[in-house]
Amino acid sequence: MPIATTNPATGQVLKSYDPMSEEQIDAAIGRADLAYRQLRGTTIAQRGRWLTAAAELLEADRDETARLMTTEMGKTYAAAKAEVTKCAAACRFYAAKAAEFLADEPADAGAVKAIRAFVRYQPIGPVLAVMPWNFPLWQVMRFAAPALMAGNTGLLKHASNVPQTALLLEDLFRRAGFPEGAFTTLLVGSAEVDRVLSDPRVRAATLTGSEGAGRSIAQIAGRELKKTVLELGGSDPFVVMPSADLDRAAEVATTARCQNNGQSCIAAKRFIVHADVFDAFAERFAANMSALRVGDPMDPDTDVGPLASEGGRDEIHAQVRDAVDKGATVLCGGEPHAGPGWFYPPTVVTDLRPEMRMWSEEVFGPVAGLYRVSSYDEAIEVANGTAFGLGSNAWTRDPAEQERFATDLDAGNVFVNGMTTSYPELPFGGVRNSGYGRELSALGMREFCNIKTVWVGEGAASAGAGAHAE
Ligand SMILES: O=CCCC(=O)O
Repeated sequence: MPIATTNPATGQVLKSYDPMSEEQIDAAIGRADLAYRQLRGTTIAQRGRWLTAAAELLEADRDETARLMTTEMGKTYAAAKAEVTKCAAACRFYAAKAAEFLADEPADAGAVKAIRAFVRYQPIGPVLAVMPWNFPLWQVMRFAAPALMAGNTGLLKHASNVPQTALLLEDLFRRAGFPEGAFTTLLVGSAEVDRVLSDPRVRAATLTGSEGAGRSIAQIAGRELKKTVLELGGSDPFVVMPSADLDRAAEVATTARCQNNGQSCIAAKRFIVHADVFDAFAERFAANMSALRVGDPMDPDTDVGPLASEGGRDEIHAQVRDAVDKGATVLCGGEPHAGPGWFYPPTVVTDLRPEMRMWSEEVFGPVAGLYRVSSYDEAIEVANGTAFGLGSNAWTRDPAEQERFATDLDAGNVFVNGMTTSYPELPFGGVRNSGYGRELSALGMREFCNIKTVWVGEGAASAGAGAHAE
């Protein structure tokens, strides 16, 4: 895939880049390593000032940055502006919370025959971040903000279709005051990931992307014995039970499915509805989906912009066609828009069966699968019936059912009566084929720390070798 900006609303290539040479990659890793040695010697307060400056720059340049993202991957301008604001908030969050998250944690010294025992969180070095195009700023920031605050440095291999956003990120951290090399964008193709992650100076990797990309990174990291955090795909269930507020559930279902033009790993994708309320929900949901305006992502009246690539648009249409050919029913949408740009209408498909691709695959666009179930147990069976386990939603006003969903949904996140969303304050990640490890919160920051146990005895005369040897 060429490293280039192609406007998904028009199909026009706007800017292309040559990939970096081997020498340039090597020099960038060298700078990241040098910057790590420098950064780990700085105080949390100093790094917090730099990250706060990054937040201020993001806020000052919000509209321009948002326009660039919309041009590169097609999200609506309104959504892009919200993404910039969310990134600034994450910077402020980690600038404020890092001292608490990285503070030494005392342990029970007596229980381990020490006079003092504690856990210390220390940085580990340059971390490779392989990131996707769907939230081109946010996905990077939720790694970079905690990593830089912890004293690590970042090497970004961004998706090839968002090179300008990738370069903007490097420039942002430099302008904010971080040392040269603290955050570097590598303009390289996927083939170079092996070389970068195999370099002994690179200590770990984080990836948000497809299951295939996750397997490939995990293989390299396994060979090199390096830590990874993987946030992969999802086919999030959205379960609606008879006691749910149907109007609200249908409204949130529409937003949850079509946010970011349907291209979010935590978008609700499979709508699993109890038979008692199926028809009432389906009618509301299809009406809401049909009412969304598809068009120019820069137009403030647009709800759904183009898919990010022609291949992405063709893939979701192939998934819909496969279902229809095998007997599914389309309640709305289902045909790509003619004309330039990669637009696809909000679509609802029902009468799905296990032999259809939509049953088990992630659908990365504004296409919803609607499933009828006749009991709580069947809802859980269908909800947990894919290999994924990222986000999940349950709609019920019954407190006992809310508790059961929280336990029974096999996912990294369960949102009851609301839309799955990532927050800096809450851990984010998946189980099963949706990956492992957590981003955000204190847990996300500590993923790339040396969680060091420190045990201090009284000294040779009183503690003795025997005590230590136990
Ligand atoms: O694509 C997945 C991430 C979505 C988010 O963090 O809001």
